[in-house]
Amino acid sequence: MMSYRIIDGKAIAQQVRDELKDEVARLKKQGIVPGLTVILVGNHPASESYVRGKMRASEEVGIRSDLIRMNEDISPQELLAEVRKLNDDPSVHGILVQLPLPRHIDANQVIATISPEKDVDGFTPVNVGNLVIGQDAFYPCTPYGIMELLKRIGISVEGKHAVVIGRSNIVGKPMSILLQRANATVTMCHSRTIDLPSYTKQADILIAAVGRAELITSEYVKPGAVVIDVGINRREDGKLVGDVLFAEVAPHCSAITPVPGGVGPMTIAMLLKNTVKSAKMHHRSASSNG
Ligand SMILES: NC(=O)C1=CN([C@@H]2O[C@H](COP(=O)(O)OP(=O)(O)OC[C@H]3O[C@@H](n4cnc5c(N)ncnc54)[C@H](OP(=O)(O)O)[C@@H]3O)[C@@H](O)[C@H]2O)C=CC1
Ligand SMILES: Nc1nc(=O)c2c([nH]1)NC[C@@H]1CN(c3ccc(C(=O)N[C@@H](CCC(=O)O)C(=O)O)cc3)C=[N+]21
Ligand SMILES: [Mg+2]
Repeated sequence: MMSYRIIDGKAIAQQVRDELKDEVARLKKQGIVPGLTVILVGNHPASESYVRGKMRASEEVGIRSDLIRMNEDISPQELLAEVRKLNDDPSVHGILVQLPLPRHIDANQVIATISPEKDVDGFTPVNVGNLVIGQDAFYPCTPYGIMELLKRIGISVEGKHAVVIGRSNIVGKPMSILLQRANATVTMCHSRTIDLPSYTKQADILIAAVGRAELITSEYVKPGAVVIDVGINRREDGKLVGDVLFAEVAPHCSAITPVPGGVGPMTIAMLLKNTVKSAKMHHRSASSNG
């Protein structure tokens, strides 16, 4: 038992949004209105709720946001045509296709069709490649938000052992790359890892991006570790919980993110940051091209 800090992602995301609000106001004086378009296929309740959160946050900072709804049974060709149309629309700086997509649509093909310059999720092959080789890119919002959280509360990852559980393209994999770029020593764990706690117990910084409610108990955590809980799970009793059994684990940590109010709000804040960055880049290239 030690004293621990609950990392207030909600408050830090608000800080980021306040900064963006000022920046957007300055851009508007130059005639630039950042624009984000979200494509939502179908009407899965969780996706509906995330998309609402993104639109609300955009409006708050002054980003114009549009939602394109498409039917669950739309053809891949129709969706690709919509993406291409947005690629060609100069008033659109960010394109986000909400995942998951229906099974009959190849998500990788859709993502690869998004112009890398408008890929504010950081999911296209060009942005993933630039992330890996250490170039500037749009970084995936969840890992980017986690790095920003750590930075803003003064936790350095340099030289530390970071253990990431989960290797998805949207969270675990890019998380491991950003941590390496910040000079952490990184271990990746996943569903085939034999004896998961033997690895996680060695983590100075533990990132759980699994999608299993309260999997991580105190036996998985080294005393004094920093624990970042990415998971968003609906428990059987209807409660929203993370991948970490918070009440048990928190007293063993030096710092821990709660669910809700931890990583989730930062994900959205970084989406807005990427959209503003895109608007600035488009403006610059538009003016330099005459
Ligand atoms: N807060 C936020 O902003 C966000 C939250 N999320 C949430 O984060 C969680 C993860 O999301 P996402 O990465 O998309 O999920 P995926 O389902 O795509 O990936 C889950 C990963 O966890 C691994 N895994 C599954 N079970 C175990 C286990 N028992 N032990 C160890 N590893 C395991 C899988 O391994 P394998 O590769 O072998 O299958 C996989 O790599 C979800 O709860 C999601 O809702 C997601 C995005 C943003
Ligand atoms: N193209 C694409 N980009 C994404 O970034 C993307 C996606 N698809 N599909 C789904 C996942 C999930 N995701 C979340 C974002 C915010 C919260 C969030 O704000 N959560 C709140 C609580 C939300 C609630 O109460 O349900 C919190 O943790 O405090 C959660 C999850 C983005 N994703
Ligand atoms: Mg997935």
